[in-house]
Amino acid sequence: MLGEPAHSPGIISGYGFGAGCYNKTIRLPLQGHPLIALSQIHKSYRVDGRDIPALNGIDLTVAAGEIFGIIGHSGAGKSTLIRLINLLERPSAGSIRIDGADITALDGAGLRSLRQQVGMIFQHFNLLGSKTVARNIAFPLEIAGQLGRAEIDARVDELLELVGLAEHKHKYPSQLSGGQKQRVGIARALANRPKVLLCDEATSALDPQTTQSVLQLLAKINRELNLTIVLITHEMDVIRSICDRVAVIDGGKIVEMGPVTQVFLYPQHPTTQRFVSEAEHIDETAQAEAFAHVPGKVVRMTFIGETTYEGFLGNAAREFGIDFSILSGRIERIKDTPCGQMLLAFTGCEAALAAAFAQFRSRGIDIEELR
Ligand SMILES: Nc1ncnc2c1ncn2[C@@H]1O[C@H](COP(=O)(O)OP(=O)(O)OP(=O)(O)O)[C@@H](O)[C@H]1O
Repeated sequence: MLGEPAHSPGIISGYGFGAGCYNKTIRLPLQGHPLIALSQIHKSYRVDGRDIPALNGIDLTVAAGEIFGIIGHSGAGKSTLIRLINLLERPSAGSIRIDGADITALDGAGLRSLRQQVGMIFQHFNLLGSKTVARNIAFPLEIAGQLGRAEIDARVDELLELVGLAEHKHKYPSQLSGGQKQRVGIARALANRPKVLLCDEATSALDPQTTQSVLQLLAKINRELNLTIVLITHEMDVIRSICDRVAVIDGGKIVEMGPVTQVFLYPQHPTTQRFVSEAEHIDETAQAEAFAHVPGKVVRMTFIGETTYEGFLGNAAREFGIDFSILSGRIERIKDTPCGQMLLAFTGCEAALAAAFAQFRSRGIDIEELR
């Protein structure tokens, strides 16, 4: 795949967790053909006669139909990166292709056409306060000038239904909640039937419950319209809720990239590990201290998919005559995939433990022996 030179299409290799590293190679189906391809992108801003680098050699491919998340701390380069995809910023070097066509040199009519193909929503919604909800949504259609009044009105009604705002059609933005404003932003961004929706910290100004409802709307739009979505965020929860793949950006570089389940369960780079620890409220040092006195063999077990809900621990205890205690654990869904990670202390004779661990591994459960 373009932009991921270290890996073949859909293959992740060498993922590990913490200091102990698994040598895993997991094959995953690609969702669609490469729709967005950034190759060796550099971007500097000129400030007081000096070039300040913001992005340093970004290679990135987004497949058609996926929700791709970009996460990073403040100043990492997320906004710069996403704004390059619709040329709100232009790269200093490198190429950006959408559906195979290089967009970097576009201007005039080409640029207007690009902006119709690549819709965008913003953290602070950017609605026109003097226009009603319906007129805000109609605005990009009026600018495009391809539809008559009746067609525009019909399209606006369709979009209002899609985002669940039909009864608010004649209200002004000041009469709406934050979540409703963002729904207007989404409807407006979809008006011209774009191929891609860019989301620039789209839920950062919303409370957690509203954030979830807007994220679920984005997931529904992705599913029903097969719309490719690229979002930037500083919150791992946003990535976990709806993204298929994620790139972690730090200091203008991508430091880790892969399917969200992999990145969550086997974070490699220290920046990713910090994001995951914060999201999961894991403090590895505190855990190690707390469990220092616990007898037995301490292991970390990781499971993905339907194994998550199987009674493999009880079965193994009965079959091999071993015992276990759960020290900590989490079972969750990452997007639509059930998965979990647990710290356990096993007691029993060496041979029985080895046989039990072999059985776990044969069922696709990863086991890392920590002590
Ligand atoms: N218009 C600009 N002029 C000069 N420097 C800029 C400009 N925009 C961004 N930068 C600088 O580029 C770097 C990356 O900024 P960017 O806004 O892309 O990061 P970010 O990850 O989106 O951060 P945040 O989450 O705080 O918005 C930062 O050092 C920032 O100061």
